[in-house]
Amino acid sequence: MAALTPLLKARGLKRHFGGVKAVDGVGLDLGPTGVHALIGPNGAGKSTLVGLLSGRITADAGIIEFAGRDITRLPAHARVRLGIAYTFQVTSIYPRLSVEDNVTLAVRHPSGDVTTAARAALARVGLDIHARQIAGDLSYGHQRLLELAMGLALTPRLLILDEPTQGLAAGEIAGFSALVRDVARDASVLLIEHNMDVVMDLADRITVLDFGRVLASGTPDAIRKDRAVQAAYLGA
Ligand SMILES: Nc1ncnc2c1ncn2[C@@H]1O[C@H](COP(=O)(O)OP(=O)(O)OP(=O)(O)O)[C@@H](O)[C@H]1O
Repeated sequence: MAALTPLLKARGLKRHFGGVKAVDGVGLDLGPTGVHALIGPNGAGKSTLVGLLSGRITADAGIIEFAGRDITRLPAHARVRLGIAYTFQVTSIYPRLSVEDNVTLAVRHPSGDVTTAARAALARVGLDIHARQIAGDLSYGHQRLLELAMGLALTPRLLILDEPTQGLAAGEIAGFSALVRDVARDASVLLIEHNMDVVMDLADRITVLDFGRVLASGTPDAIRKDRAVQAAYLGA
C-alpha cells in the first residue's frame, strides 16, 4: 500500500480560529480502499480537519490532493462530484420527506438513473423495505443508516463518516461496522470515532490528533503501543 499513490494526500494543512490553532500543520495520506480512523481528544481538531478535506472550511495554508488533482481551493459541491462524500456528526436528514426522497435529494447532479442509485444504496444499508416511510418516523439507528445511504448513493471514492456510531445501541453498532467494512473494500473510508472498540475493530490505519497536530499515525497495533498516544489520549 505504501508504494501506491494515495487517493487523498494532505500536507501542511492549517486552520486557525482567532488564537485557536484548530488544525496546525497536518499531513494525511488516505489509500484508495480501507478504513482510516481519525481519533483524538475533544477539541483536537478532527471536525475542522474533515471540514477542510470536504471543503466546508477553507484552509489558511497547506495543500490537498485527491486522485492526483489539487483540490485545495475547490468548493464542497465540486469535491462531492469528484467522489468525496461526507456524513455529519448530527443527523442531517429531511424529516418530512420519504426515506427514498432523502437519498434521491442527496444525489445532487441528476445524471444517470438517480432512482436506481438511491434504491441500491437503501438496499445496501437494509432500508429498502422502509423506502416509502417518512424519514422522521424512523428510529434513530435507522436515521443514521439513512445518512449512510445518502453518502453511498453518491458512489464515493472517499466516504467521510463523522462519529457515525454516536447514539447507536450495541447491536446496531455491530451491523454498522459490518457495513463500513464492506464499503471499505472498494472505497476509502475516513472514520472519526470516539468509540475505541469500533476504531480498533475497523481501522486499517489510525491518525491521532492532539492540539491540531498529528501526534501519531500507524496501524492500530502501533497506535495502541505508542507512549505519547497512551499519555495523551488512551489513558493507559
Ligand atoms: N468555527 C469556529 N470558531 C472558533 N473556534 C472553533 C471553530 N471550530 C472549531 N473551533 C475550535 O477549534 C478547536 C478544534 O475543534 P474541532 O471541533 O475541530 O475538534 P474535534 O476534535 O472535532 O472535537 P470533538 O471531538 O469535540 O468534536 C476547538 O478548540 C474548537 O473550539
